[in-house]
Order: sequence, then structure tokens, then C-alpha cells
Amino acid sequence: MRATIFALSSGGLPSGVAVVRLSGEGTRQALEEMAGALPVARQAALRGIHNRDGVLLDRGLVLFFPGPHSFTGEDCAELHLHGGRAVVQAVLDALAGFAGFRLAEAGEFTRRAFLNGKFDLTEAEALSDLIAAETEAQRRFALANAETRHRALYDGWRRTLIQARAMIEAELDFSDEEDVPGSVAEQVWNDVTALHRSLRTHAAGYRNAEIIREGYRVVILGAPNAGKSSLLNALAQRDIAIVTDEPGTTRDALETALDIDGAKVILTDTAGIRENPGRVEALGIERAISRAKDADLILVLEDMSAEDTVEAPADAPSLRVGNKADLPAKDRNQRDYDFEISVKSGEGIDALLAELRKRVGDATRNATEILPFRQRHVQLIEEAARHAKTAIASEDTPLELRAEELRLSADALGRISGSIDVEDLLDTIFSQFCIGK
Ligand SMILES: Nc1nc2c(ncn2[C@@H]2O[C@H](COP(=O)(O)OP(=O)(O)OP(=O)(O)O)[C@@H](O)[C@H]2O)c(=O)[nH]1
Ligand SMILES: [K+]
Ligand SMILES: [Mg+2]
Repeated sequence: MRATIFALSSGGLPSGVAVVRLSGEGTRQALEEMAGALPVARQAALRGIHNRDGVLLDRGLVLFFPGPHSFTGEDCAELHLHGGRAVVQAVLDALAGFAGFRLAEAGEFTRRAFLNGKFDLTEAEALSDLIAAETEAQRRFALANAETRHRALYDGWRRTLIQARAMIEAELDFSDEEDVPGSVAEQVWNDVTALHRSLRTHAAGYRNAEIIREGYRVVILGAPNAGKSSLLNALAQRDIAIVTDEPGTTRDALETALDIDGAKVILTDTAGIRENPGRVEALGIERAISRAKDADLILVLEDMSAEDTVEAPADAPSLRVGNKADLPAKDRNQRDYDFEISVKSGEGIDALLAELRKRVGDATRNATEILPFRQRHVQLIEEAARHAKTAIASEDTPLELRAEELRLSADALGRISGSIDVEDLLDTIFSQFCIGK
């Protein structure tokens, strides 16, 4: 018999209310013994909750969700307790005393729901994202993904591949006969070629999903004393980085997360870049350059009252920002800035922020599009694309082998949403969930 699992499903204690969730065959027995008779299905009942020796542990709401119409598909229950540590511990201890009961592992409720066909893998992953969501864009994206839209897309593509393979196999079966229409194969390869293109485009959308889920990365780069740390503090509206008039103050990359119009932005302050740095500083500069290479936007900051300049790494999107507009400028007409600001007086900061807003908004606008949103998805899409490509490209290869490539391509797509066997993936996927989910 499969264990009955239980866990505290609500957040940290103490809290106003704590919800302990159960799932499995033993659920009825536990409710009967701990809370008297079983409550009416899906209706909250106020009950005394006892341990197995009949000692009252708490009074709270008890809900019973008989399977299969429950979250996991099994018999489930919720105990809404007073959110004290001792209350919750006593109830968990009592539950652990039933034969065949144990604490749920991370993501185990959702895993059971998946195994019982309550939703597919991408939906399950989206639920985990919904719980992790901190910004509006993350919430919207996760909620839109917690529908069958990924499966619908991938299953549609799989059908195309399966159809193509069927046509090729039909052609093989009839190849001795004279009246096989020769254009069939051509149409099939056109379809697969179009599909291959769609797979590549879809895979490329991952970067957008990453920006929504992980944040839009802005890196501030510049010579020592340009005012990088001052700018970070100004944009974050908090004193996060140390500011002094000593060049080389910041030695290491320093990150902070901002919420800009509902989107997550990771702002990174870096060590000032200069020739002949000290040993620690040199490491900091290396790190600054490596962060800048991964950035969605680099703010190249320059002290307009000083001589030092820094070049942004090629092909990274960047803005040239001149700082210290409050001071007399040095041969300024030779320099060309996108923005001139003074962190000290606040001049120009709003305009810079407006530009940031616009760029972040553009990058996260497609939070409602269907994008791959896990590295896992991209790997499988790329695998599918590779097999499709091999099938298309290898004209000299026997048709049987090309048909096999189409099957492999379809299978890779099927593994994304779990339409085909994914047993081997489940441990990795669900272990990233939280306990009680
Ligand atoms: N006058 C003036 N001074 C500024 C302005 N912005 C920053 N400063 C000053 O410039 C000095 C250096 O500022 P930081 O923010 O530490 O510069 P940084 O680029 O982080 O420097 P490092 O970490 O050493 O590379 C400090 O004394 C700041 O107060 C500004 O807009 N105007
Ligand atoms: K400094
Ligand atoms: Mg600094």
C-alpha cells in the first residue's frame, strides 16, 4: 500500500492559521480517529482535534476531499489549525503514529497529482513557479503556464511528426507498387522543415522566460569613483553598497533585486575598472567584466568631471551615462552620453529610470506567450529539433532510419509535458518543489 503522506502546507510558524494537508488511503481513518466522524465532503466542519490517546490538541476546521476529485486524486484532507509551533508539532506527531503514514517529501502531493493525471508536468512546474512568484510578471507568467497550453502545443507538434512518420512508413510498405503518389514524401518533408523552424524559434524564447522568472539583469560598469555604487543605492533607494571618495572601494560584484513596474530586475554594482589594479581588485574587475557579458543591459557610467573612460564589452546592449553633472565638466563636448545625471543632486535620475522601465517592460511584455520556462524544456526542444534536422537532412539515408529520427523527435517533445514516460525525470523535477506542495 502506498503511504499516506502529510505535511504542514502553509508557511512559517507561528502564523494565524496553519494548514496541515493529508493524502492517501489512511486519510479517512485519521479524520475519524482524530476529529470524530468524517465531515461532509468538501465542507468545512469545526472539530476538536485529538491525538490517538484522546488528548485534545486543538480546535479547528477539518475538510475532507474524497478521491478522485481531489488535488492529488487520492483521498485528501486539510486541518486548519491555530498556527502555533507546539500545536502543529503535536498534530504532526499524532499523524506520524498511524501505520503507513509519513511526512511528505518535497513536491510529493503534486507528484501524486501528476501520476493520477490531474495535470501534466509543465503545469506542475508552473504551480511551483506560482508559489515562488514575487513580482506581477512572474505571477502572470506562472498562472498562464499552469494551463494545458504547453501540452497542447507540443502534442500538436508531436502529431505532425507522428503523421509524417506514418506517411513514410506507408510509402515503404507500398514501395513495390506502381501507383504510390510521389508527392506525398515531398509534402511530409516540407511539414517537418516548417516544424523544425518552429522548434528553433520556440527554443529561442527561453531567454525571455528567464528574464521574467529570474529577472532582467542590469550591470553598472565604469572606472573607479564614477559613482557606480552611488547609482545602485539611488536606484534601489537603499544604502546597499559602500560609497567613499576612495577609488577601488567596491572590490566584488554586488547584486540587489528591484521590482520595476511588477518585473524583477537584478541590478549589479561592480568593481571600478582600471589599469594596474591590486590583486583583489583585479579579481573584482574580472568578475565585473564577466557579469557584464551576461547582462541584458549595461550602464556604462562615467564621471564627466574626470578623464577616465571605460568601454562596454562589444555586442552587449548598453547605455552611456555621464555622472556628476553638478561638477564642472572636463572636455565634455568630445563625449556623447545617452543620459547625463548627478546622483548627488538627483538630476537626470528620473529620465534614466524611465528608460529602464521601458526596456524592462519590453522584455517582459510577452509574459502571456507560450515560452519554454525550464532549461529542461529547452534541452528537449533542442533534442527534438536535432532529430527532425537529421531526418530532413539525410536524404541518402534509408527511409526507415529517417522515420526513426522522427519518432525520436516526437518522443523528446512528449517528455516535456510528460505525455510519454518520464518516470526517470520525476525525482529531479519534484525535489525542487517545497514541502507540503
Ligand atoms: N559631486 C558628485 N559626487 C558624486 C556623485 N556621485 C557620486 N559621487 C561621489 O563620488 C565618489 C565615488 O562614489 P562611488 O559611488 O563610491 O563610486 P564607485 O564608482 O562605486 O567607486 P569604486 O567602487 O571605487 O569603483 C563618492 O565620494 C561619491 O559621493 C555626483 O553625482 N556628484
Ligand atoms: K569609490
Ligand atoms: Mg563602488
